[in-house]
Amino acid sequence: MEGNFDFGMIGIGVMGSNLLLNMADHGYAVIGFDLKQERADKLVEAAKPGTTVKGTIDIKEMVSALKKPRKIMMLVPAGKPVDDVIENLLPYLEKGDIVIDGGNSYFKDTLKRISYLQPKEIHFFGMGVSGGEAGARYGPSMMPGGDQEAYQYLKPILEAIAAKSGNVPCVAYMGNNAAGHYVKMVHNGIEYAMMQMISEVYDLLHRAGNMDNKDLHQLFLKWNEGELHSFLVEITAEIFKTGDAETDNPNDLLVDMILDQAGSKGTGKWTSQEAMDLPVSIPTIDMAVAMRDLSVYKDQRTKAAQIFKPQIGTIALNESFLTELEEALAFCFTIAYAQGLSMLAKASVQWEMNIPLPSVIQVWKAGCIIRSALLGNFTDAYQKEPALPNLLLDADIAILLKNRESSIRSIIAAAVQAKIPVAGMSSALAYYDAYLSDRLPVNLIQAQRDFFGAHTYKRIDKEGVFHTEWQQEE
Ligand SMILES: NC(=O)C1=CN([C@@H]2O[C@H](COP(=O)(O)OP(=O)(O)OC[C@H]3O[C@@H](n4cnc5c(N)ncnc54)[C@H](OP(=O)(O)O)[C@@H]3O)[C@@H](O)[C@H]2O)C=CC1
Ligand SMILES: O=C(CO)[C@H](O)[C@H](O)COP(=O)(O)O
Repeated sequence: MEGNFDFGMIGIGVMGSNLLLNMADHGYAVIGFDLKQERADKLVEAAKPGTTVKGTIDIKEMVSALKKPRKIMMLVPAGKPVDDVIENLLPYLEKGDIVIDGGNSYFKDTLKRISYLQPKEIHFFGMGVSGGEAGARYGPSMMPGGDQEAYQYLKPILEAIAAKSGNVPCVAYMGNNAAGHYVKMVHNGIEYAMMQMISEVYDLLHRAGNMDNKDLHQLFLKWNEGELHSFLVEITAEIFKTGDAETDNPNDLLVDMILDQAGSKGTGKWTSQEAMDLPVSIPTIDMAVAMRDLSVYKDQRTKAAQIFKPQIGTIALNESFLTELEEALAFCFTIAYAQGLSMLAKASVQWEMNIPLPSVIQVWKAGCIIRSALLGNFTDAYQKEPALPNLLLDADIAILLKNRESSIRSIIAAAVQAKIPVAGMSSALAYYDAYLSDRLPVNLIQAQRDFFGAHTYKRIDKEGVFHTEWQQEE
């Protein structure tokens, strides 16, 4: 049976309902399914007059209402709910239908689901969606991956609802099989790194520089007008002026009342784990995950603070320090992007995903959490060399980084002296220094490995594999 609706959504919570309403605003007839009638009713109530939006708790009704090939997206929590939805849908699907998982699913689960559905001739797409609630409603960044031929059926609707950078939609085909979820995973890894380094800058300004929330708000507002222009800097400025509705004092800000233990749902950790498996070096993302993990040990940190009583140093916040800090953060953001993109370049080959890096840059330019003006600097680099293994190998990016190098060095030195932990930013500088070293000290590591374990080593002057009896018998 074929109906008149263009698109179906399973899971009409925060993301699903907003994405569907966005489609309806662009003239598509849409139908949403959820387990609860109240969600279905709420969806219809939220629709604009003149749009075609239906809600149902009957999955068969939803599938029957759709034009063929059917286009059905699910936005349900990652893991078992995705498999449950697939099983519930299967009896009603036909060859050629398209099912999209728009949640933050682990890409290896997506690979399994593609293999499961391929023999049934159902096209399964893993699609990263970024931009949160507002993005979903008014223009998200979307990262779909899967069967390239089937993508033609999704392209018009996804391009209509996507955020636009200039006039170009922030959605593009991200490659074969699980490429969409892989790109979104790495997006989130970069997100972790950027958030970590913004929090380090806050710590430096607040604890060592004694800057109050009002000035922090003004500073982040100003930075958002310059090269740090980005979603995360913009929302950080907002956070530093948001009051606390729970207390009577109008001067209390919510940020000061929030417990310093960071949550995480797993995408940052997956990025680090996958990077180690490839292997590719992304220490700033690793450090961001590690710092969230360390934050959870609040009781131990409190005890340690009582034992060590660290004396936080003072930093004079003059104009030149603040300019250096702005440049240092731009340097570190660039390194975080470079690490994530280098991972995509390697994974694209290793997993045979054919990820188009120039399209990744375009898709991240608007709508998503890691959008920033800095991404504009990367377009040329990937147009010149689409499979560029590392951004640091581009001559223009090298100039950008070199021009900010002295700033990051002074900031790290000041932070270390003041006892403010800047693990993310330090790792970005160390990665830069290591990547630029044509000789790393791992010749010594190789010697040690061979010394204690006969693991062998290679030489710089001739081919072959060597082992030495390091300890002569007396
Ligand atoms: N929120 C965000 O900013 C972002 C979220 N995401 C990802 O999008 C996905 C959805 O997130 P979000 O919209 O925030 O989550 P919500 O919890 O708001 O919505 C999830 C919806 O899925 C429904 N659901 C759960 N299990 C099933 C099932 N077996 N069959 C049908 N419906 C089901 C839930 O119904 P019920 O309430 O009845 O259980 C709910 O309506 C997640 O993977 C998330 O990681 C991605 C980008 C940003
Ligand atoms: O995908 C997202 C944004 O891009 C989600 O907001 C994600 O859940 C954030 O990750 P975490 O909860 O681990 O901080």
